Amino acid sequence: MDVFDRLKAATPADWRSYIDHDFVRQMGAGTLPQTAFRTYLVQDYLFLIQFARVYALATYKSRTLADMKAAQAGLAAIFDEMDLHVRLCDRWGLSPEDIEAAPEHQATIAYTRFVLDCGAAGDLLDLHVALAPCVIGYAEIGRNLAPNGIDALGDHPYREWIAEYAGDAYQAVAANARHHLDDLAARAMTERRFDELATLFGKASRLEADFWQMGLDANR
Ligand SMILES: Cc1ncc(CO)c(N)n1
Repeated sequence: MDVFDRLKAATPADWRSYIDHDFVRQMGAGTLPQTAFRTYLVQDYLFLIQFARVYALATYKSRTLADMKAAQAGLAAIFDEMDLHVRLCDRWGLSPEDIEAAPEHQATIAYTRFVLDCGAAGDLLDLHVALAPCVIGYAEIGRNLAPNGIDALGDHPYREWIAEYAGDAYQAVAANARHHLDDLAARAMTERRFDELATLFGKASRLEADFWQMGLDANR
């Protein structure tokens, strides 16, 4: 079991609340209302802006060049991911400036500032554990929503979103993040510290679930 699997195994209810959230199920079934998806996607863009700051903080908290390079790869992946948001929002007549001007929802503030605080108050391992549900979790969700591969999605209404996270490029980013987390834990984690890290991981997973819920609530 790698560290990521251990963290999931330590917080099964939190993890399920995120990975199997109704938003995810409805997206997979293609029944998710557009309003919910749009609200989510605009907030996710704001989320990613804050996550770019998280990776800058990860660079600052790095003691080795290898850790800095991992942070740089995370930042580059965020910018790639934002191209998806820009493309989809453009079809709805929303420019990046429009999205940036949108007010941040409480769920967005709660999650992003939580992760930033984990990094500010803690060390690089705390920061990467708080990031793990995000970067590695979306790869798992993408795979779950495309069980027979991207081509089998046909004209699925959320094909582009699913293809982004199920695609080779994102899967590789997540696999690298997972290896890096293992490597960091081998250097910085004591067994005594594991429970504390699992608590962080569980909280971050719950905040991810709240983020999906924010999208669903917009449709009520
Ligand atoms: C809320 C959220 N979590 C994780 C990711 C993956 O980067 C994302 N784009 N948004």
